[in-house]
Amino acid sequence: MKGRNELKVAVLGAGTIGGAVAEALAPHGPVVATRKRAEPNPRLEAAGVRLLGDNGEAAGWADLVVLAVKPRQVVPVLLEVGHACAGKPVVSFAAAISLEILQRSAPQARFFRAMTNTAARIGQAFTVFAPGRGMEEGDLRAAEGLFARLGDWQQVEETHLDVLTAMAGSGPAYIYTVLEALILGALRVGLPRDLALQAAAHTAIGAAHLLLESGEHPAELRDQVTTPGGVTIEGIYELEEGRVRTAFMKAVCAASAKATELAEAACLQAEECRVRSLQRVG
Ligand SMILES: NC(=O)C1=CN([C@@H]2O[C@H](COP(=O)(O)OP(=O)(O)OC[C@H]3O[C@@H](n4cnc5c(N)ncnc54)[C@H](OP(=O)(O)O)[C@@H]3O)[C@@H](O)[C@H]2O)C=CC1
Ligand SMILES: O=C(O)[C@@H]1CCC=N1
Repeated sequence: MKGRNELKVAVLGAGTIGGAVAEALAPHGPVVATRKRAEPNPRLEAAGVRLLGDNGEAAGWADLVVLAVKPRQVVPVLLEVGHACAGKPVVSFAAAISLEILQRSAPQARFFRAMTNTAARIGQAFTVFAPGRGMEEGDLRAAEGLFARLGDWQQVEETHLDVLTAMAGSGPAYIYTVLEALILGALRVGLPRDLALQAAAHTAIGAAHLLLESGEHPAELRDQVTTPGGVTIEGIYELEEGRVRTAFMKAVCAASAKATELAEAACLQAEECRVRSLQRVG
């Protein structure tokens, strides 16, 4: 494989995540992208991304293919473009679609299964990935170069990907729920809207940085804020009455269970697609 700067990248499915990936990569090398509806996209075009109407043409042109369609579209798209991905690394960002399904749908390609989040749009995502079978020299470097454009990244065992989808992939939605609630609380007491938003967002950023940089457990850091008989403990007491920690634990468990359910449905769908394509050939 060539170094990342010379790689031609095709993003199949330039929606929320595919569009973010295409925008992040375009300043550093040639990128084409596809969508279902062939409509102009001023934002992607301004970023230097060339839009193509045909997945096969895009994949055939590229050195590295990124798959960012919805999970249900992954198998049909791979059956459509498998031949054009032959001998190439393909990075799939689809939730719940296992390396086994990816590899069975396009056996000639070499797959990475990855999960990122919407902060990829500003290069602040946390991306996790697992490589599949038969990687060639340079594949890992090329994929890591791509993930680095999106933010921090880490290689993990594939068995962790469903729960990481529920935690790091879905995570921004939980954090926004918390931030929105903090803002609403401050509005209720009368803080101006903009000040409430700035205070909530910067407090979250600072708390996350301190957690990573101090190496201390969240419980220790929380204790440092909580003055005996002070202000914070009144807020914490209300949160505990609202069983907030249980609610968040249940959220991650429920989302993780849904990822497993989607994975099972994807196996059935892959088998149906395979049978239909064999019938067409026969
Ligand atoms: N949203 C998120 O926070 C995250 C999502 N993911 C995963 O990323 C994937 C995409 O999700 P998301 O970006 O939210 O979804 P979007 O609906 O925003 O994007 C999907 C894109 O795929 C395009 N598309 C549909 N069918 C085809 C096709 N046959 N060929 C080419 N393009 C096609 C759609 O085109 P059109 O715009 O014309 O409809 C759309 O642009 C999913 O698998 C999801 O699990 C991963 C991490 C986080
Ligand atoms: O909700 C979803 O299915 C996708 C996967 C992670 C974030 N969004």
